[in-house]
Amino acid sequence: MIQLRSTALLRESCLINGSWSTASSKEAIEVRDPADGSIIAHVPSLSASEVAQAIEAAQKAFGPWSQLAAKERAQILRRWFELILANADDLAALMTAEQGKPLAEAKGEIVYAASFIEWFAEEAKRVYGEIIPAPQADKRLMVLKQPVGVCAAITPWNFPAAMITRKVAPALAAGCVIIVKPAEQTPLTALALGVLAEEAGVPAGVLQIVTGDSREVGRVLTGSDVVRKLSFTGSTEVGRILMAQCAPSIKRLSLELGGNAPFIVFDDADLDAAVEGAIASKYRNAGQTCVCANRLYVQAGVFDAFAEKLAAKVATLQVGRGTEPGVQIGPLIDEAAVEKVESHLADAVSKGARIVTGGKRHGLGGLFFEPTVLAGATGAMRVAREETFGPLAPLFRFETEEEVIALANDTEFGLASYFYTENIRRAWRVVEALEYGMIGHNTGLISNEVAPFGGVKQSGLGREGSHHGIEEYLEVKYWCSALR
Ligand SMILES: NC(=O)c1ccc[n+]([C@@H]2O[C@H](COP(=O)([O-])OP(=O)(O)OC[C@H]3O[C@@H](n4cnc5c(N)ncnc54)[C@H](O)[C@@H]3O)[C@@H](O)[C@H]2O)c1
Ligand SMILES: O=C[C@H](O)CS(=O)(=O)O
Repeated sequence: MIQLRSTALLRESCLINGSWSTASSKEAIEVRDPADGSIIAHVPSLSASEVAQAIEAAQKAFGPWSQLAAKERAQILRRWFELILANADDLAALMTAEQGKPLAEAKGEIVYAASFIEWFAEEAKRVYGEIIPAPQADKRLMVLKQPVGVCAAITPWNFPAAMITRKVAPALAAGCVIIVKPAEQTPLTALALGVLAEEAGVPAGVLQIVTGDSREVGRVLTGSDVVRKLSFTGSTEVGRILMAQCAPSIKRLSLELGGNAPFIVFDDADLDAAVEGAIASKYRNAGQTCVCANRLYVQAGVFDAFAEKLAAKVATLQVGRGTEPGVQIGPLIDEAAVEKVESHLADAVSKGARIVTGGKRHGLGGLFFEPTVLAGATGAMRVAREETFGPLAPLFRFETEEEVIALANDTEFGLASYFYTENIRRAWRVVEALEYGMIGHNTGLISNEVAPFGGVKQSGLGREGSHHGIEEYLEVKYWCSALR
């Protein structure tokens, strides 16, 4: 049983047009606790026609919402921000129950998720247009920014709150309305955010949350001409599918996709800082983040010292249920996730890698896996080419700066990357050479609401957060007026 102060936050129904609805078919999806596989809730499996009703409601709600003064939208968003913080303990409890992350991490995510709403409540009041000096004396040229309209968001299970507010906040701030389809594994956090949005004064139809078969819901949202934009966070594989489904209606697209982050430690790095950064980046959310270090490249001169320091720290990480005090590594999300880590591990060892610490399912059983460090990794291994999405840190040895830049860029992904050096000239060379949307220099934690989050190559399109994030939900309109 999830311990909540406000039981109203545990919703087993969808938010459609201001009402909390179940599926007319009564079909439902089980929500399970990854720590022990127990069923903690059921949410509706909506039909295509029920999702279509949400689109109709969104279309009706768009006019009045977009015509509100920006300051009024900002005030409603601000109230939502304040309500989320006031209910952070309950929201974290729901998140840990359905996603498994340690309570401290869940609480941290709630604060992070709320920061996007706080940020875009302010950005709402700064959507400026332009007046352009005309090339002809009798013309006046103006540029307006207007909301895109009805939007859809499809979000992943690994950050059940932040991946939603990072879309909903700029959408509502810009004057758009949005339908959210959370991951089937983690709908409870999304639905609880919907409860608080209603309490904050978000009108019916402005924010709707639907659950159901992902393919069926996705087909309705991507196939509708009324939906003018899709914002998707998830795997590159699904991103390709959704991009193709949006093509016939030429929707605006924001795609936050997969990663394969290099983490580079040069000879002139502060080794203790690099070890701290590697642990923060690699083992956060049990390695289930899109910006986790996926390949750790360590220069030959410090390889042994770094490997020894890292393994010693990793071996002390506490594995267990997220509700237990002191736990740092919770369960993975499902059996497939554990099997992927095991397959990457087996592949690497079969090709010559050596287990320095960890290397197998944890003694707790179920979906718990030992935080692991591998040495002797090479580019021939799956860990070099695929996103592991688990607590497995493969160490690759390199000799020169030129060599490691080429290795780091040798991937179709381009989301996050990290490097440690105390040499500022080397820092400028590395930052300019890495083909990634985001770079951490002497830090393993780079995400916040004020900086542009996003990738290049097959890690996505567009940016979330920062002043860039609201542009994703705005259209540019040019007005040319001839003075007679
Ligand atoms: N770039 C980022 O900001 C970011 C953030 C978090 C996660 N991710 C990526 O997401 C992946 C892990 O998350 P995941 O397992 O939930 O990803 P996923 O792509 O399997 O699922 C993401 C969402 O898409 C839905 N979905 C899946 N197939 C669909 C289909 N055919 N049609 C419509 N919807 C569909 C799922 O129900 C879920 O809501 C990793 O690759 C990770 O790197 C990226
Ligand atoms: O998994 C992807 C998230 O965007 C991670 S972060 O918390 O935003 O860095």
